[in-house]
Amino acid sequence: MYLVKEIFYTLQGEGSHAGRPAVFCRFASCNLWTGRERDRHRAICQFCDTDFVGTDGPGGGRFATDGELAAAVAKGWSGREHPRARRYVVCTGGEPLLQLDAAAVDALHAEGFEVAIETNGTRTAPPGIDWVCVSPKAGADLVLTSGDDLKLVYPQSELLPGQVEHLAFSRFLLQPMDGPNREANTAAAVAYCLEHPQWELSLQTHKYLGIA
Ligand SMILES: C[S@@+](CC[C@H](N)C(=O)[O-])C[C@H]1O[C@@H](n2cnc3c(N)ncnc32)[C@H](O)[C@@H]1O
Ligand SMILES: Nc1nc2[nH]cc(C(=O)O)c2c(=O)[nH]1
Ligand code: SF4
Ligand SMILES: [Mg+2]
Repeated sequence: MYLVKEIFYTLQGEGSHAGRPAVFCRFASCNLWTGRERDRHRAICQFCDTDFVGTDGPGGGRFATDGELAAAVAKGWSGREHPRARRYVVCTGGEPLLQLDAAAVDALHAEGFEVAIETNGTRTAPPGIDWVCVSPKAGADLVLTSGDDLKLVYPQSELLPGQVEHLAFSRFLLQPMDGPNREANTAAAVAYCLEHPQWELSLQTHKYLGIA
């Protein structure tokens, strides 16, 4: 059984694939926060910008098999078919690696999707995922230490860029922490990248555009 909060079609807003049309499959639940506001102050991850509780969002639900999950994702794709544009799904959450397994990845491939994931990196990934973005969190043990994008939400006082910059990722991105200090955090991230050119800026462009 796969529990999914919502499935929606939009542009990837963040990271190396920003601007690419994708189906987002947001899995319910996370291991670093219950998702309840009353628990936020004692969560390991306290800055989360997402509602991932339950299965009641658009396109969400309880999918009994990998095939049903993949069919629901395929239903979410509303782009035209084109030989140069593979269907793209971003598995996120919540924490997708609490649920995404090899069978689900295979089923998504069978529906013609290239499969990406956004994960906090605290769980190992099943084989076959085409693009891996890890966003490490202060206070959470990192087990996924290689991948495509390492996208660090910045600043986190207990997790400095220098602590993860040796890991085996293709790109190192700083994403300003959204919240009451977004403007100051953005300025600080810009300054950090200018001084440390291994790091590049990732903006949450969907929020500036006012799209999902
Ligand atoms: C909601 S998380 C879901 C995936 C996974 N649990 C994770 O943390 O990577 C999706 C992305 O949003 C980022 N994010 C969450 N809250 C944020 C915030 N307040 N400001 C900027 N990025 C944030 C996460 O770090 C992650 O890269
Ligand atoms: N447009 C858009 N892009 C995104 N990239 C990662 C997201 C996420 O919540 O994981 C996200 C999201 O929620 N919306
Ligand atoms: S790990 Fe990801 S989903 Fe979980 S609380 Fe943090 S940002 Fe939100
Ligand atoms: Mg988001």
